[in-house]
Amino acid sequence: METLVVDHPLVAHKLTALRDVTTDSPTFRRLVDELVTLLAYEATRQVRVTELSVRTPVAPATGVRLAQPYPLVVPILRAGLGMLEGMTRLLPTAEVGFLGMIRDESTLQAQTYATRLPDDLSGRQVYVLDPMLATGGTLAAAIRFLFDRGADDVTALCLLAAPEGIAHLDEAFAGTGRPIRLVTAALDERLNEHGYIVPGLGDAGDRLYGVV
Ligand SMILES: O=P(O)(O)OC[C@H]1O[C@H](OP(=O)(O)OP(=O)(O)O)[C@H](O)[C@@H]1O
Ligand SMILES: O=c1cc[nH]c(=O)[nH]1
Ligand SMILES: [Mg+2]
Repeated sequence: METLVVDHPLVAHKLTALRDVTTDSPTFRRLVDELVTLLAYEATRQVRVTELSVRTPVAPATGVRLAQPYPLVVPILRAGLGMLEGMTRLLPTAEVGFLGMIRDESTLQAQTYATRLPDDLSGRQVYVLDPMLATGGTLAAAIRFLFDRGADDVTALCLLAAPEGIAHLDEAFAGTGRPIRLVTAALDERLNEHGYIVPGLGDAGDRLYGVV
């Protein structure tokens, strides 16, 4: 899987504040919103465009615009929702689908509790949003939903990724002939015995939505 770790001082600065246990939820939400916009700039380098001609106040000009069908953005509830505004600020015409998934903390298996996706995703570029790539179970299941609907160009945007999660996605989709890309703000050390990313930032959904 093509993986891009965005190496930028602004990303590093915001990520450090995000990790800090003393950062409150309103600040945490703002930082997630700012970080996803920085990641989205890199993640959309391959977004499809088409040529068109316009007239400037001075002369005719040729240019490009986003190709249709417009991309689909899929936040994975809950934590992925914190990334949605920042992504659609850069892609205002994107369609938005939703997946609600929760990891059973005893088995670390992802369960799906909400699905609102177009039935046919053939030919669509899809951007999946989830701040955390830990075991990879959630993202692997989400990407499988998308592939099953015909998506053939999937980019996952995360804030933190664990090596175990990257390895899981690699083996889950190797040889499928449908490449997936990962864009993340940092590659962390490992998972602890509870499946949490170390050093990580805790439970992203809880930190976003003030769950104490
Ligand atoms: O890579 P994995 O091991 O699957 O773990 C990553 C998932 O865990 C967290 O979600 P959680 O299940 O805590 O639900 P939430 O987003 O509602 O907090 C996080 O938001 C990811 O979705
Ligand atoms: O560290 C982790 C691992 C899974 N999910 C989270 O929200 N945080
Ligand atoms: Mg989640």
